[in-house]
Amino acid sequence: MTDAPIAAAGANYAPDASIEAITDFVAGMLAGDKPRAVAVPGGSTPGPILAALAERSDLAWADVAVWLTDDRCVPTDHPASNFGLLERSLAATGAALIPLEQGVTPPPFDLVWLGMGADGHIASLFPNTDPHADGALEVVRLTPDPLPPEAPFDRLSLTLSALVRARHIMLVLKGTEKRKVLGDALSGANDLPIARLLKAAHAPVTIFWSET
Ligand SMILES: O=C(O)[C@H](O)[C@@H](O)[C@H](O)[C@H](O)COP(=O)(O)O
Repeated sequence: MTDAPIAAAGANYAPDASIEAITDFVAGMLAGDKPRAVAVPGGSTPGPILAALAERSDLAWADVAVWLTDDRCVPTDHPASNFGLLERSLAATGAALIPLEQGVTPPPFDLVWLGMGADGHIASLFPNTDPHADGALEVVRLTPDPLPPEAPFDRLSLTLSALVRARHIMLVLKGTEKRKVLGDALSGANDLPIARLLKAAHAPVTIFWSET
């Protein structure tokens, strides 16, 4: 089911947004015998999903490179570090965990997994950063304004151009407020970063939304 047609190859709400369903979806995207690359977000949502993924012994983790969609500019042992979360969650799998650095060129991802803020930000592309999909850079350093109270730090973020090359995009978000922001982006009623991503993406978009 979609709220409205978008430029992307189509956005669909998954019928089941449970941790198990999301984990199965990601595992399906990473299955196969050739190297895979996935970009995962920070925030409060990924933890349980990453923990469930780490239990998937059926995944050829040695062939998987796990990148971050964004990180906070803090030491990796800082509680707000997304790379620190990644290490704690997936280090034992043997996957290649890639810290985000300016100047690197990310691969075309098999899957980009994004959360979304109530302000329509994705990765660390906050509305004040005015993201565009035609930029040459792949990783940028940004200062969100206003600084999010839960993580008041400068950020490193994949740019829209780096995100939209993905073979598939997955959005995981909760709550009716975010559903409304996403619905407006899908129907063209806002021009927030999420809307710009959806307009520029050519990949299918799978949305896992839950009330809580
Ligand atoms: O580093 C970050 O904070 C994330 O990459 C950010 O973009 C996050 O995905 C959204 O803010 C949603 O966060 P929740 O998962 O907490 O809703």
